[in-house]
Amino acid sequence: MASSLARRLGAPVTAVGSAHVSAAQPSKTPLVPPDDAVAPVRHPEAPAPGELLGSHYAQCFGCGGEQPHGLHLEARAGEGVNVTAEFTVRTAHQGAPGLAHGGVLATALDETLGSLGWLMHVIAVTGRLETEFVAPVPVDTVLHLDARVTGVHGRKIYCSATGRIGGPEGPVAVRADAVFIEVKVEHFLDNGRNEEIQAAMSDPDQVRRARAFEVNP
Ligand SMILES: CCCCCCCCCCCCCCCC(=O)SCCNC(=O)CCNC(=O)[C@H](O)C(C)(C)COP(=O)(O)OP(=O)(O)OC[C@H]1O[C@@H](n2cnc3c(N)ncnc32)[C@H](O)[C@@H]1OP(=O)(O)O
Repeated sequence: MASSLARRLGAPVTAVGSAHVSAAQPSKTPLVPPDDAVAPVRHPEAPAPGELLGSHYAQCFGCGGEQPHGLHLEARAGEGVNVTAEFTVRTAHQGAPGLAHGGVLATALDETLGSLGWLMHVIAVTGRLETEFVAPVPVDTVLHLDARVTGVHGRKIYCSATGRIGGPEGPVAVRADAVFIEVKVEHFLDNGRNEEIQAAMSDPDQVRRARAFEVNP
């Protein structure tokens, strides 16, 4: 049977869906895996340890190479279900004079955590993200990020990240715990704005990247 992405190729996207938008209750999902969570499994075709993961979408604010306003984060595969990344704080990222904005740091953590999906061949979006700002981060600092999956429970992927300054073994300046939720490619096709979806689907590189996630044996 044709893949869902293949079925959608060439078919105009007619509406922005709202399947996931509801009068949701505040999430009660804890940020630590439950006792019956399972260990994450590194996909046999996951990028090799040390390999650059690349951007999942060229216009992504976190990792997109064609996004002029973005963070241009580049993550590398770790040996397990973990990734590392570096993010340099620029003047455009300030909150207070000479210091990084906390929301920008949270985005860097979120993006690093988001790239863990490459290693499991799972598409997942952030459900909950809790950040802790341990120390101020000055402009020009290189933040050394490290993220790992701590457990999987159904579609819920529990993960944590740290951002260190002064080197990969330096003191922790920021950290985060998160729950990502596995979704299918339809999540984006049904909810994204038509203009960008059509452009993405016309880009063979983008389609190849999305297809890489559709087979998850
Ligand atoms: C051509 C195009 C190609 C594109 C190729 C892109 C490829 C790769 C993209 C990667 C991108 C990453 C980029 C960086 C990370 C973001 O920035 S992602 C963007 C920010 N996040 C979002 O926009 C998510 C918005 N929220 C939603 O869409 C929906 O609420 C969700 C998360 C999909 C969940 O909705 P749902 O599928 O209806 O979930 P539901 O069945 O109710 O719940 C399933 C389970 O998850 C739990 N859960 C649901 N919501 C939450 C929540 N918010 N918190 C905690 N737990 C939750 C439920 O309690 C339930 O648990 P169990 O009962 O099974 O124990």
